[in-house]
Amino acid sequence: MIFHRYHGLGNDYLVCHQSVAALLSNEQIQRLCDRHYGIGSDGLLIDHDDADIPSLRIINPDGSEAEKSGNGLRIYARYLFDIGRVAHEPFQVNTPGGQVRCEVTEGAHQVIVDMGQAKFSPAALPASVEGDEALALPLVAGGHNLSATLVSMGNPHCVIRVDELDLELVKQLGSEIETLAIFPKRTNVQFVQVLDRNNINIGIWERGAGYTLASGSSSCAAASAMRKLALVDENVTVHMPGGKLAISFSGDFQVNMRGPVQKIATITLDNDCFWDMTA
Ligand SMILES: N[C@H](CCC[C@H](N)C(=O)O)C(=O)O
Repeated sequence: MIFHRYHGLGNDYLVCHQSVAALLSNEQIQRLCDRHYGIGSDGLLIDHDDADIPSLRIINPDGSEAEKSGNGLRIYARYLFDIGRVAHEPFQVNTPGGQVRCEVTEGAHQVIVDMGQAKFSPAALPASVEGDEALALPLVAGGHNLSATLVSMGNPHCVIRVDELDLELVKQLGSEIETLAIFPKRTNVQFVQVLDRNNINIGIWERGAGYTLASGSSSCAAASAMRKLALVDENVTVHMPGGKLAISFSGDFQVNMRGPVQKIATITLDNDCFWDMTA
């Protein structure tokens, strides 16, 4: 079985064709993503090419399925370019969280994705919170009093503004916030420090993946939340431990994301990887 390993700012994914994924149980996909017993990855991207528009499924390392992934979409777009399915023209990709427009720029190391519209209705995440918006939702986690802005990019995000970003606090509180009862499908979590009207610094705890070095949909959600709070302008650079993404807004919170993708390896998996797993 062939897997293609890419990363976007250190948020790494394995890509495979649907015919390969069909041979794997959910437990085997989790094993694939394990950094000691498998290849290691922040998730698996499954290429469904049986429709006239390329379709992407995103499986988190815990086996859960995500509606959208920003770094995953940039990686998938580059994968389609590498296998010759697309060139430099813009093209549509279907995800469970909606159809998006992708473009692989000259040199193939930068990819642009129109990530769709940021939505602020708690029901869009979903979150069991009253009202049409939750822009300053009081939350308590680990004894800390927090204020959250809820955003959907097709996948759910709980964005928490802080004066000073502390990545250890992200790792300490992320799991508790991810699994709060108000999030029936759990949530991605971002802690955000606004540096100025065109730069924010974020720490990320991903639903189903934990702490990651970068996240495209998290970058879009965090920038959208800060724009909704009138704290940033229409062009925002999102700084993360793995690097930075360029986010820009048009219309009613239509979000555009531009950032790098690198291919790491093409890997042939040995079936012995699953030898110790029950049949
Ligand atoms: N774990 C996320 C999906 C991947 C998001 C992240 N890797 C990105 O680049 O957007 C979720 O369950 O919604």
